[in-house]
Amino acid sequence: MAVRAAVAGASGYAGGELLRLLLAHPGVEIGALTGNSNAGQKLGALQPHLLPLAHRVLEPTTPEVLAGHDVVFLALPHGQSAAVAERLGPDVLVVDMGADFRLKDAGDWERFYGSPHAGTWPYGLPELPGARAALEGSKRVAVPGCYPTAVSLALFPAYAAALAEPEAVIVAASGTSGAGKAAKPHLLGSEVMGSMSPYGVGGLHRHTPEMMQNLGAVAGEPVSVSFTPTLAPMPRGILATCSAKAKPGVTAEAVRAAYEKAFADEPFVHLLPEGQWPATASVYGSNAVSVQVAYDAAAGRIIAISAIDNLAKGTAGGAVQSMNLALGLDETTGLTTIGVAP
Ligand SMILES: NC(=O)C1=CN([C@@H]2O[C@H](COP(=O)(O)OP(=O)(O)OC[C@H]3O[C@@H](n4cnc5c(N)ncnc54)[C@H](OP(=O)(O)O)[C@@H]3O)[C@@H](O)[C@H]2O)C=CC1
Ligand SMILES: CC(=O)N[C@@H](CCC(=O)OP(=O)(O)O)C(=O)O
Repeated sequence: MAVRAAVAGASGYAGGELLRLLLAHPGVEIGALTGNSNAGQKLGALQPHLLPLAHRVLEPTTPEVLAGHDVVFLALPHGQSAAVAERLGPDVLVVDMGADFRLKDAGDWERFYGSPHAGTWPYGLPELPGARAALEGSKRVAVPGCYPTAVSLALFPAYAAALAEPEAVIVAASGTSGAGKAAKPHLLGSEVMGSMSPYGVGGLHRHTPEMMQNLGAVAGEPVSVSFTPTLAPMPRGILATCSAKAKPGVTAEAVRAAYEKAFADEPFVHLLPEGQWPATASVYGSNAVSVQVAYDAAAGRIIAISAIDNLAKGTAGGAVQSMNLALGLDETTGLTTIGVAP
């Protein structure tokens, strides 16, 4: 029997991508759809690509509207999820696509998000060591940030195999949908088209503590992260270029073997053949993660590169993958590794 799922934030980018995936999911029936400023509008006016749902009217995001569902997805701005979640019963599976429940350390949360910490839920990146066990049967899931998804998957095998020193340097490019639908003056078409630019430089980006949390847990010691995000003139995609100093005695063969081992049984993470490099175009619209790794012997550094679709594996696809695990379904149900080209 299908589970009934409500989507809060259905007018946004993350909510829209989630609905695209849920429409193709054989185990899900779509229930209430909610918005905020767009409540009362037809979804067809806001998400014209979701034709089967065009006639549906957005309701306000209230616990009453979201009640009576088996699963509730929250695709709301940071800080909005906790108040809604606490009014949903403990038997409802709540999947938060925002940041509210990702961080374990309350001090980190307060420093980067500037509000009281709501708590910590099982972390929806199944590929990380130990993560699947925490997600199976859980009634609460914190979907990771898009950059931490790309970065953690690129680097964790190096830490799991104790090949890398506990300091990582990351430069990642994101498509503009990562910033959400709400208009931002520095993100208008004329500012973004034909240009790339950094932002959040110098340890300021709120995804930095999330990356440190993930890599530190795998390494078994604190890992410092220098993270520089950049904005790229494309609607979707993240390309994360990550490097860490190699431990003494590391070889290219050992690095390759660690990555082959880490991803051998992963349905969505694809370690590319040697010599091929990840590209955002090849994961567009799919839940796939392309990874490649190299050992730069002259610099003594491990270089790991990953590409994801920020809205798919980076948000909505990751949410569906974790929902499947929480409900006891096959993890890949309703998800594809097949992209769109050209
Ligand atoms: N975009 C991405 O790549 C990723 C997004 N996420 C997370 O997903 C969440 C949604 O992001 P995204 O879809 O990009 O953002 P959007 O700005 O595109 O959408 C935001 C959604 O939240 C609703 N909303 C806005 N304010 C409130 C409020 N005060 N109370 C209730 N609902 C509100 C909006 O409704 P309305 O339009 O009707 O006002 C809209 O449906 C965020 O937490 C984001 O961090 C996570 C990973 C990646
Ligand atoms: C390009 C861009 O602006 N990307 C967003 C991150 C994507 C995202 O939404 O992540 P959260 O779920 O943590 O908010 C940013 O850098 O703030």
